[in-house]
Amino acid sequence: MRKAAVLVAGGKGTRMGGPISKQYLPIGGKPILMHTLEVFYKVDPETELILVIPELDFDYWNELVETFGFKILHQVVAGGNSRFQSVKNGLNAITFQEGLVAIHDGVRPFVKPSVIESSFEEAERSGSGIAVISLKDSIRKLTDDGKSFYQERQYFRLVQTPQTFQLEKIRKAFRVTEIPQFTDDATVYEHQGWQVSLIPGNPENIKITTPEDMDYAEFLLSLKK
Ligand SMILES: Nc1ccn([C@@H]2O[C@H](COP(=O)(O)OP(=O)(O)OP(=O)(O)O)[C@@H](O)[C@H]2O)c(=O)n1
Ligand SMILES: C[C@](O)(CO)[C@H](O)COP(=O)(O)O
Repeated sequence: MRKAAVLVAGGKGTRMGGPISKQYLPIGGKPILMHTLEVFYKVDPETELILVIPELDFDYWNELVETFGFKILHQVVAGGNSRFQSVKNGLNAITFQEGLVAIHDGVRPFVKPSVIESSFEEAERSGSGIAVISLKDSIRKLTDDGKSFYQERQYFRLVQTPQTFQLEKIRKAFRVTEIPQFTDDATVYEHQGWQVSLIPGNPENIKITTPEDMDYAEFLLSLKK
């Protein structure tokens, strides 16, 4: 079955701050996005790679590709005003109609190859494969009147990417008007009335979001060497 990966990196990285958007910041001396593209390429070099970035960054990205001698073939697509719009643009750019697509945050370079593989396997079997991890801490639910209540943490999961789907189904799911609940791709899929399938993610697959994540990312990278 044909496979694609849409790596979304169309955001501005406001929580990270700084003059350069976080997806281009170096870890181990190389932009975060190049690490993420490499993981997907290594899992299967035949995967069609779609990189979604802001249109204004196209020239900058081309410069980075040249500077770093980055050779992995990928298609660059313009992002939208929200993650939903960026994913939709990425899905529309895939050159085939039938197959599987992994949707992944470009700023999650530490996804394990085995997680990508099992997300594709589960999506082929059941329609979707969503990477999640269980909680290690206790959790409490807050109410508007300032109280908080115990929650049974075994019934909760933290949701990561990749979120992998049968291409025809996820394209259909994205042909809707965006609503605030669409914080990821699983919610868009289940808006159609379809149940998502969960697969175990890897805890170090962090979404690089704030400045302290950069130090942790350097540490995680040092463990891989
Ligand atoms: N319009 C957008 C917004 C976000 N993303 C991508 O979605 C992923 C997860 O979003 P987040 O970590 O929130 O990134 P930013 O939106 O860039 O960060 P912030 O919210 O701090 O501005 C990132 O890879 C981000 O680039 C995107 O492709 N298009
Ligand atoms: C898609 C996601 O990474 C799953 O955890 C998350 O929902 C993205 O949230 P953000 O607020 O756009 O970073």
